[in-house]
Amino acid sequence: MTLLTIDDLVVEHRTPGRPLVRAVAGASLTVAAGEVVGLVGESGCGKSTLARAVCGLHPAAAGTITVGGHPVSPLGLRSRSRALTGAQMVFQDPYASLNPRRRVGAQIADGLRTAGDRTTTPEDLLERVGLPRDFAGRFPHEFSGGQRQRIAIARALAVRPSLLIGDEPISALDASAQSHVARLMRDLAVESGAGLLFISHDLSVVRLIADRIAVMYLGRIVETGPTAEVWADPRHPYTRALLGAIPHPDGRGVLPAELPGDVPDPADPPSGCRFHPRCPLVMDVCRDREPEFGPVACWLHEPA
Ligand SMILES: Nc1ncnc2c1ncn2[C@@H]1O[C@H](COP(=O)(O)OP(=O)(O)OP(=O)(O)O)[C@@H](O)[C@H]1O
Repeated sequence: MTLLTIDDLVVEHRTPGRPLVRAVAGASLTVAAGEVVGLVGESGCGKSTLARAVCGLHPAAAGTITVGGHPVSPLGLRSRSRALTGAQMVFQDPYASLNPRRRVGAQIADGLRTAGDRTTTPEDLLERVGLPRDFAGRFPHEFSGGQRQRIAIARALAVRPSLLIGDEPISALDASAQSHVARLMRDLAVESGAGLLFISHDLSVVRLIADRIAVMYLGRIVETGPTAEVWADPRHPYTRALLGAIPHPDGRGVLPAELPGDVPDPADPPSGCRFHPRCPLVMDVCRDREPEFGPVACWLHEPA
């Protein structure tokens, strides 16, 4: 069963006096029940904006989002409140996302109330995320970053989301906590039948936990596929560059050359394929026409 369907999504940021930024520019993506999808791409390519739109925290300008069978967008107030329980986000900074003045048990209890769950206790959820039950009576400042992130995960689970989203949930943690928290999110998503959309710039962790990878570039998903396949045979030149940028233990860099330049300004994207100014394999067609097909949005891989 598909839990999240994003179809041709467009999300814009409007700042007075500034050009409009189309941070998500026609992205399509699905996450199935119990599936872990890793969303990767350079900083500024629109991953957080996409995640916020899925949670109903940012309106979509066009396209559709469906979470657990309910439309999040086009956005209505009722569908928005549903979206807030349908998809739950775990943010990068566990220090900022928990209220420092409330005991953690009370914060988890808020979620249980929202879900109308009278049988589960905050202590049960703490146990599920691998923490002692008596942590419920303590305040966030008493915990390490990894423990706080586990508390944030418990709070997200309290709402019984159909989809869990981690927006760089491990990047603020110590190296030792990173893979533990990532694996925990994966295990909980699989065990509860929820899907997990895991956003991270740490490709080695994504490789460890994701069933499928979605590669985002300048507002669009340019390649999707099973993790092992994409790793063994990355097709889009951008994916190759991303994977080539991390050291392979066996010394197998797919595209060792670093990409020239930065991600272009989404307020003024290049014509044709958005990646063409940085692509080592650019062809004439790439400058003129955007490859609007999947699973590899590249003219070198146009479906027959
Ligand atoms: N509130 C905002 N107002 C204006 N522009 C924004 C806003 N939030 C994000 N942007 C712009 O939208 C684009 C996509 O940003 P977004 O944070 O979604 O990307 P990202 O891939 O999640 O990057 P990062 O990994 O750095 O968080 C960027 O160009 C960013 O500057």
